[in-house]
Amino acid sequence: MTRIAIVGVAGRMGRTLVNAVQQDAEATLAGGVVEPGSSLVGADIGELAGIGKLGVTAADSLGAIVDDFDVLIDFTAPQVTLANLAFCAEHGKRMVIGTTGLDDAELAELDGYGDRVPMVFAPNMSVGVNLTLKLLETAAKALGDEGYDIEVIESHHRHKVDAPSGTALKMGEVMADALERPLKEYGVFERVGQCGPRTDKEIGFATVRAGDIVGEHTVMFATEGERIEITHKASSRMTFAKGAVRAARWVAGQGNGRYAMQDVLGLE
Ligand SMILES: NC(=O)C1=CN([C@@H]2O[C@H](COP(=O)(O)OP(=O)(O)OC[C@H]3O[C@@H](n4cnc5c(N)ncnc54)[C@H](OP(=O)(O)O)[C@@H]3O)[C@@H](O)[C@H]2O)C=CC1
Ligand SMILES: O=C(O)C1=N[C@H](C(=O)O)C[C@H](O)C1
Repeated sequence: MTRIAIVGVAGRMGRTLVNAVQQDAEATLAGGVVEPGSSLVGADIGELAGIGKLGVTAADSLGAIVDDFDVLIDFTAPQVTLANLAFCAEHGKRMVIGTTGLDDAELAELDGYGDRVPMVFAPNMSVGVNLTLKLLETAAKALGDEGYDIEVIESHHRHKVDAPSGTALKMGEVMADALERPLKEYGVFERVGQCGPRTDKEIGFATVRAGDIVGEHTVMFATEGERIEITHKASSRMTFAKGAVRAARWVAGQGNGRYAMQDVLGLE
């Protein structure tokens, strides 16, 4: 039985994760943490998640539940996640990290914990997106140097704070690696005004933020006369949460290292 704690337990993903852990026969909900000072400290995390009392209350720090859990699932914000990694390194805990929007310095800091913490870090925990990444690698290799323009379009709910989505960036990276076109050089993240025509090798990104869209990603390979589109649409956050719980069970048996969902799913 994997003892799982969830940080950010009152958030959109936090509440969905409570549901997902409860539904998993090989995992147990060992604790939940909300922001220090939150009015929700002490609330039953089952009630927060809308599934009734579970007898587990929201703590205001990881220190308060340190002896209760083995794996921490964190879908919060970059600086919160890094602070939690430091805690897990110090206390011999494992982590599943779904937080997106880390900048280069924050990613380097996260990487630095790879030799001290067994962690799964992935911008999208759904099986479908991770399979899509393999499809994109294949499509980019076949089409990218044959005159097909590559564009990534992502849509999310109006509350999302980072752009492009972590998933869109990961899709871009996978194709950039397959084509040996570094994303820092070939990624185009903004087109406005007299920006000139498209260059052949750029990988373009476009972002939509609207309403309650859970998460949609389309990659377009377009040339004169035809267009291929590979699309993934998430219609429920449960797809991410179930993936995260699967990752937590998997990482419970791993040594130190930074792993991806591809490792968890055996897709590498
Ligand atoms: N990898 C994946 O599959 C997925 C990744 N994500 C990513 O997960 C992250 C969270 O998304 P979402 O759930 O929609 O966002 P929310 O804003 O709904 O949730 C984040 C939660 O973290 C809490 N929080 C902030 N600081 C702390 C702290 N110091 N200690 C404890 N809790 C804290 C917030 O509390 P408060 O509201 O009080 O500030 C909030 O409840 C984003 O980066 C998103 O992109 C989302 C879906 C899937
Ligand atoms: O913030 C979200 O909601 C999501 N974030 C992730 C991302 O940035 O890719 C994954 C998913 O699409 C939902």
